[in-house]
Amino acid sequence: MVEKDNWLLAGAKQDGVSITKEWKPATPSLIDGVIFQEIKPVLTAYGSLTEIFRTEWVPDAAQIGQIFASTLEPGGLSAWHAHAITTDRLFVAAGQMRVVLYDAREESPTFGMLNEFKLGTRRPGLLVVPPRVWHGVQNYCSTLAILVNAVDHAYRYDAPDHWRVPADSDTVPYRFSNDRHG
Ligand SMILES: Cc1cn([C@H]2C[C@H](O)[C@@H](COP(=O)(O)OP(=O)(O)O[C@H]3O[C@@H](C)C(=O)[C@@H](O)[C@H]3O)O2)c(=O)[nH]c1=O
Repeated sequence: MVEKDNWLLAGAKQDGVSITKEWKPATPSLIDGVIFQEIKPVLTAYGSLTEIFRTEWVPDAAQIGQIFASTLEPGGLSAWHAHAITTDRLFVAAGQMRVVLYDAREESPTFGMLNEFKLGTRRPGLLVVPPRVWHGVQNYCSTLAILVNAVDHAYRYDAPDHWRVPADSDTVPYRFSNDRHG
């Protein structure tokens, strides 16, 4: 018997491919220079152990100049940032964060591209953000979130390598929302 389509509601759209059989997001390509290293926690008799950073995960075994942690309260938003020479290596050690990247480098092959990631304890990973790629982070959950950043160049108190535009700047084609919808 041929199934009728009379159950479809007006405007219904069929889902596209969103995940591979290895449960990896079937997302478009990454912004040039961005690396996402998925990390699987090791379960122990007392809890778990999760590696955060290995030089073999990043190209040319780049250095670590400093490691710092930022906390974001539930709903907290820190956007948009960019660095001229500093590479951020972001790891969410507690809670969940949305991390959005925007490539405004006109010479980049991925100029204009946005990447959105959800990082945290539910799916640990290290996100490498190259210099000059704009980024913003949001704690989209209801518990405190902790972001660890293993940067290659330590923070310079006298001349921070840190540029900002407001989270609602029209120069970045993205708006963070607090909605939780499909
Ligand atoms: C990075 C850093 C900041 N600070 C000071 C500067 C400032 O007064 C205060 C807050 O620093 P920031 O404004 O840089 O913090 P924030 O705006 O949360 O930015 C940080 O968040 C993540 C998402 C990033 O992308 C990084 O660039 C990092 O700078 O802490 C230090 O004392 N040492 C440091 O190593």
